[in-house]
Amino acid sequence: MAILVTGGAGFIGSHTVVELLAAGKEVVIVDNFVNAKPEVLNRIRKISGKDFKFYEADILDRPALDRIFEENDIDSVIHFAALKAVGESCRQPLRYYRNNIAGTLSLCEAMTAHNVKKIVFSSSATVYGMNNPVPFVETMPISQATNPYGSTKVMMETVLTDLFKADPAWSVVLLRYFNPIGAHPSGLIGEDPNGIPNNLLPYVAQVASGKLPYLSVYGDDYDTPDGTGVRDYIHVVDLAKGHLLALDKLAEAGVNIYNLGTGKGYSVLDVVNAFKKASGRDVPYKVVPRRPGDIAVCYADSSKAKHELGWEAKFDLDDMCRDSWNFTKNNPNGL
Ligand SMILES: NC(=O)c1ccc[n+]([C@@H]2O[C@H](COP(=O)([O-])OP(=O)(O)OC[C@H]3O[C@@H](n4cnc5c(N)ncnc54)[C@H](O)[C@@H]3O)[C@@H](O)[C@H]2O)c1
Ligand SMILES: CC(=O)N[C@H]1[C@@H](OP(=O)(O)OP(=O)(O)OC[C@H]2O[C@@H](n3ccc(=O)[nH]c3=O)[C@H](O)[C@@H]2O)O[C@H](CO)[C@@H](O)[C@@H]1O
Repeated sequence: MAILVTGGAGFIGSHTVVELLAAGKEVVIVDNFVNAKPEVLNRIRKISGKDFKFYEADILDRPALDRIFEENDIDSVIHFAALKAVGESCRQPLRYYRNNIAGTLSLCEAMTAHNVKKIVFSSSATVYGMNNPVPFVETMPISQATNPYGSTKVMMETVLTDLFKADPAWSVVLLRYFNPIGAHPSGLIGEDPNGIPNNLLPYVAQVASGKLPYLSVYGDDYDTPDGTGVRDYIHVVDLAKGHLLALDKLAEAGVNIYNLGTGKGYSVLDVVNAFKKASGRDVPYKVVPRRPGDIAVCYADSSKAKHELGWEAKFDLDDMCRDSWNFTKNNPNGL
């Protein structure tokens, strides 16, 4: 029996495929390379010493999905494929709603047609919105997000939950990721954004490597110890391992939601300092006004994942910066 990984060539997907292969699972990847490069597939093979099946296809292409389900004995799906840039989603809302929502509907329809009813879904801490107190707990109300990307996550969680309500044979695990960073310790795969990065870590890495002149710190007047935004950064390998444990949870029908974070918050300046230490490079920065839509503090209560999945993050911020720098150094021009 195989696991279908949508978006398996992406940042989190590629690290998860490495863990799946290491655990002896059979893997089928579908990705259209809208935000990934084909070279990542060679890198996964190199790290794991194992092979997998790959389909270059869009999950909106229903006949292509049908072919994948027909040609493989798929038992469950891990669904990463989505567009994820917040700013871009504000400029191109229709593209985001079509890709993320219609893509998920197309996938779920194909799964239903082929009687595959087990899915692990990539959600985000963004569903907690602006009004819940930290730490975020799975039982908190999810709310209207502040941007179209976030709205697609709220909607996709709703779609999957309604699917179970209508047909209790479905097993759905919603994983709410906090801020995934870092890279595989081999330095062969990591975060490889196109163009100028939006997120903090890849931006800092490009400043340290000299590709970008300085970091803009979005506000130092938040109600936090040093005034800069605080986030729960989590090593992508820890996150990837969470998916393996989530697969076990699919054995029972239902909808289960888990936060995947470390439960610790680090400020932008904490990250800058940790990255300087890891890289031995300077990371010049300038404080600029707050970024619209940002919240002051975001971190997880991950005790549910610990108790029910036996999952806990093992890597700390220094490990994350070390591995992120290792990847950047080894791949100065990306993959
Ligand atoms: N990285 C984060 O900070 C973060 C945080 C919370 C949630 N998530 C979610 O986790 C998932 C994976 O994120 P990531 O950081 O690995 O992003 P990524 O962009 O690196 O990976 C997504 C992959 O999906 C593919 N893809 C997108 N649309 C597709 C489509 N229609 N058909 C086929 N393939 C398609 C892309 O080519 C890419 O390889 C996404 O759903 C994202 O929203 C990410
Ligand atoms: C409002 C917003 O965009 N939220 C998205 C962002 O989270 P989030 O904003 O937490 O993640 P980022 O990496 O973009 O930012 C982390 C922290 O660094 C600061 N920062 C970031 C970049 C920079 O150049 N300078 C700087 O100071 C931010 O203000 C924030 O305090 O990315 C996540 C992962 O893709 C998404 O799930 C979130 O929906």
